[in-house]
Amino acid sequence: MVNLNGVLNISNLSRALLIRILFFSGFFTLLITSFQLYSDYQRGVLDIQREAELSIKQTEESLAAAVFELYDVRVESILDSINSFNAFAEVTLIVDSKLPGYNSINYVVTKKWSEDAIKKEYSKELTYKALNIKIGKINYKLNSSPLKEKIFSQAWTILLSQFIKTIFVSAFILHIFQKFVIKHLAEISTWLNNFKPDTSYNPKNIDLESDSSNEMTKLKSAILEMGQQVYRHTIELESMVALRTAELEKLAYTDGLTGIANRSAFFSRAEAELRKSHRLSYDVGILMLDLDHFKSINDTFGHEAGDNVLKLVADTISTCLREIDMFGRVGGEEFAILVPGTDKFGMQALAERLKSAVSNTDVSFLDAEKKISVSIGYTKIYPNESLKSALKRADENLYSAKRNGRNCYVTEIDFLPKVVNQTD
Ligand SMILES: Nc1nc2c(ncn2[C@@H]2O[C@H](COP(=O)(O)OP(=O)(O)OP(=O)(O)O)[C@@H](O)[C@H]2O)c(=O)[nH]1
Repeated sequence: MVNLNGVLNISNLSRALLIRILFFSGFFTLLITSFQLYSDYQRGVLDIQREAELSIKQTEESLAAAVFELYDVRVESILDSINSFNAFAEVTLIVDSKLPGYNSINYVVTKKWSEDAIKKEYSKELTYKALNIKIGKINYKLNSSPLKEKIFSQAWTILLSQFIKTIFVSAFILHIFQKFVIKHLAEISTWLNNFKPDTSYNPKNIDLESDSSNEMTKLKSAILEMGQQVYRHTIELESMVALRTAELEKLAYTDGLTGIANRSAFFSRAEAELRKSHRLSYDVGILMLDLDHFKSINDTFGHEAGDNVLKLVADTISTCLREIDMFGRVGGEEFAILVPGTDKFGMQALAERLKSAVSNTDVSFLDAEKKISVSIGYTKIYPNESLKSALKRADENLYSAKRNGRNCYVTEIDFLPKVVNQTD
């Protein structure tokens, strides 16, 4: 059955199809109807002509006799009787001028009965057969009005029936098109619109009919397969990008030699921690460490040995720290530690722990007798103080420690005594 709802509520594609069907159907209907009506018209003209010839044949002898006998009233009456035959629009009788009694002048009688005449003029010789005398000729035009009426009513019938047929055929084609094409295209379009290659791939939202030889089912399967591949590749790509990003981030933020945070990573993390400490009002200390006489290690044992010492020291320091402490290599043989949630006692204890841990580090791979040490400068970061300003103070303390003979730690007098320990 034709689904009228579907036909009336049509998609753009269906509308385009409908317009084309109506246009082509209308065009060909008009063309075929015109041919048909033209040939019917030609046949109709022949029929009228035959009827006219027959009518003339029936009256020919009596008309010839009336003309020959100069019986004008009878001539007129016979010509009028010809009017009873529908075929004629106009009849003209032309009597031969040589006929006795007509005095070398053509005697012409024209009878006009209808305006609707076929343009062509027909002619018929008039002979008085009883005496075998040529009387003249009858010229006549055929009456087209009955034929026109017939052709017009025929045209209306054909056009109306073709129009109704076109409407039903179009509705039926649209219904089929809607059911077998549009419905599936709409489904595919909705599915593709909802398809997010990185988050959702839902094959159940596409209805795969059992007939797998159907082109639409094949198209849907191909789209689902393509969607699955795109989804899989997107997920793979995203996890690969995440992995690479993590690796790159690690490379960007990690010191290649020691594996701890590099200078920029240390400063950005320390700044963030400092903002947090200002907001939540907890104490933070900062500590700077510098290896003592490191140049001599490089010079004596080589750069590679120096690298190993740096790695060893970084590992040693890491073992002395809490998870929340931030440790970074901020220069060649210089390290910094941001210590959240601490006080002057905690800082001093940490400095002491670091100093002794480094000096107890086994560097026998350099020389059995060789010992290493660090100088430490530390300070408290005051509320709303910048990292730069606190670092400057810690650095000054570090250089004080260097000046004080190294292998020691220094902080300000009001945080602790200027020089709190010195082993040399
Ligand atoms: N092996 C190695 N050496 C480095 C690295 N970065 C810096 N250095 C060296 O560390 C040395 C630092 O020397 P100085 O600044 O004179 O300091 P120092 O010899 O430790 O003397 P003080 O700090 O005064 O005790 C230089 O020789 C640098 O070449 C590194 O990544 N690897």
